[in-house]
Amino acid sequence: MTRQLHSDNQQYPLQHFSLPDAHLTLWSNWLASDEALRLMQQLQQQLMWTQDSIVMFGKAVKIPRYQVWMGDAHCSYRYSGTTFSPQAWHPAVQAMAQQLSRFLNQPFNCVLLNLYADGQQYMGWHADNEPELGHDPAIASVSLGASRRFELKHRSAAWQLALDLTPGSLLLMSNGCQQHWLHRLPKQSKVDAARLNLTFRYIAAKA
Ligand SMILES: O=C(O)CCC(=O)C(=O)O
Ligand SMILES: [Fe+2]
Repeated sequence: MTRQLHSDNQQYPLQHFSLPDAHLTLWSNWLASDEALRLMQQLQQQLMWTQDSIVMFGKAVKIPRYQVWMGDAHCSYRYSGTTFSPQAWHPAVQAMAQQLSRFLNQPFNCVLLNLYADGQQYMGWHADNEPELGHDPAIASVSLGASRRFELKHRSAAWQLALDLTPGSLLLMSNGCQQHWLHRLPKQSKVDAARLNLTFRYIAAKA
């Protein structure tokens, strides 16, 4: 189903998925393809990508992708036993955060960037429900590079959904998505090109 929003973003066709206990909205062409390509090359080259380790069963294990955690200075982020301090904003990423805040009419002040070198790299089932993100976070996900499948499944019922995230697309996960659903980026062994994804989030400053 394709609908228009009523704000200043009428030129962007979108798909709205009303799931049980969650909303998903997908703008397949949020960025023009030349802009998506330019950003992909720029960010791949200019950021300090690291293959972090997390602690699993008492052992440090390398995650199957490269990451950068970026945002306002107070936006530390704790997951799987490790606290990540943010890298300073890259100007192009900060500009995208501001553009998204205006477009979606909500604040974003930090972002997790993931770089998947090829289809062997992936992210397992999880929800972005860390306490610092607040009760029902809206997460905005921008994809660049190779198209990859993105899957969601309900935590307690048999509902599942798969989407293709194409370069330049924007996916907004909201209204219960992190509380009631899990998502993942599965391996796709036939994909041999890199994909870069940015998930924009908001962390309130401590009073
Ligand atoms: O790469 C993706 O599309 C998923 C990223 C994700 O789920 C996350 O950063 O929490
Ligand atoms: Fe996620």
